[in-house]
Amino acid sequence: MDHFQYQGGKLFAEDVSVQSIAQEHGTPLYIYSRATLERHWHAFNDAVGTHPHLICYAVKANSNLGVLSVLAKLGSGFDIVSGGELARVIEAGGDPAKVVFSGVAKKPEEIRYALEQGIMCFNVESEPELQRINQVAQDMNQTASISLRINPDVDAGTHPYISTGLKANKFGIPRERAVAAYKLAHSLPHLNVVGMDCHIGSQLTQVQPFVDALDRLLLLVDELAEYGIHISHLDVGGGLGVKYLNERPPHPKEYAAAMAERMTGRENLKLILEPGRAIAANAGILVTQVEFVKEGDEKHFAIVDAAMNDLIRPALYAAWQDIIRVEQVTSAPTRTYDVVGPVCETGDFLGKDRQLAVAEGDYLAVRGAGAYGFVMASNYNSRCRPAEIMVDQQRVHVVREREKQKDLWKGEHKLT
Ligand SMILES: Cc1ncc(COP(=O)(O)O)c(C=O)c1O
Ligand SMILES: N[C@@H](CCCC[NH3+])C(=O)O
Repeated sequence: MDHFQYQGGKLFAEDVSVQSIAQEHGTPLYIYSRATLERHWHAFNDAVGTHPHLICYAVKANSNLGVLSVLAKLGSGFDIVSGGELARVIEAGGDPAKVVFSGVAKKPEEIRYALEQGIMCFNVESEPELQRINQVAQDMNQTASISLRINPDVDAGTHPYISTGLKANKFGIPRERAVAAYKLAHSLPHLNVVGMDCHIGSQLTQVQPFVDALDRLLLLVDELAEYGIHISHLDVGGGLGVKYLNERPPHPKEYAAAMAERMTGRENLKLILEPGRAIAANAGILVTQVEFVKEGDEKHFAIVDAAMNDLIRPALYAAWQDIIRVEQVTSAPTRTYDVVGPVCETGDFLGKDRQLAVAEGDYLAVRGAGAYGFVMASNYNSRCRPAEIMVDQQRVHVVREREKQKDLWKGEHKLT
């Protein structure tokens, strides 16, 4: 069930009218639904069934403390890519022992911090990184648990900027070097080899590339066993897509069940999934208000108060996200609009060629904005970043206050 639905012609977030939230908290404004986040997380967790597993939500998709705390309460694990994300997980009440640390360039101080906090595992992306983690662990008189990110060289069939599992991508260790890298890891005295991972890309709309990647990893797991290297978990990364327009991604249940099925008979191999977008994207909207309706010779523009600095996906990937009216009924005529923001860039748009009926002052909502929305926001044009709200049934929580102008130069110094 969708928790952003019209009731009596008004868009609701769970049990609260979106317009009432916008009027109270101003726009642009991100609104998330707790029930949706929970439903999506359970869809993954339940579908894996009885096979030993852990859902490690990819924090980068939406790292707001409100979001992380909701998932932490469900017992979620977390996939992080920086010391900052680990600090957020801990602050939100997440368990460091359920954290996997991904990313191609972890700094020594980040490795140290993660070891101090007792994370579950480092997802290592290169041989030099193995040496670095071994060195930090040695300095701390500890052992670090590691997994190697293997690049399975499968085509995820997604946008080139977010495809990560091809040889040409910077991520992971090529399959041909995998055995040697595992042998190296095994020989380093301050490393404990526990896992294998991959992540082939984001916004995938088919199960098959995931299955292919998993099969390739399983072959490698068996090969390693012949060398006496035994892996206790397999982490297949994230990447399951969502419906923005007419994509038909598999349901998380179908995806997770397919993964679990391939693991049949391997009960000693824990399955880890790192979904980000599939949990957060459709749990959030970005609400914006129409400032002006501008009639051009060739185009009509709906100029709104949200911009590329608030939601960069349309500008960066030409991503399409649905834009809908918050109040369905209007006397304004329906026209084809480019929905654009106030930033001084031609690329500053939220949507192009949209059939909309809009008038000054109307509220619009951009759907699918819960993932890679606020987290990618910037202060470009010295715009304050939006507030974030979490709706929980009829309760409205401000999970991040709107930035104030004085926040804009926090940490800056003028010369006298
Ligand atoms: C290692 C890793 N895990 C998980 C994710 C989450 O991906 P998604 O939001 O597509 O599920 C990403 C981002 O693509 C990633 O790089
Ligand atoms: N930020 C991207 C996805 C990148 C995934 C991160 N590894 C998006 O908005 O679609």
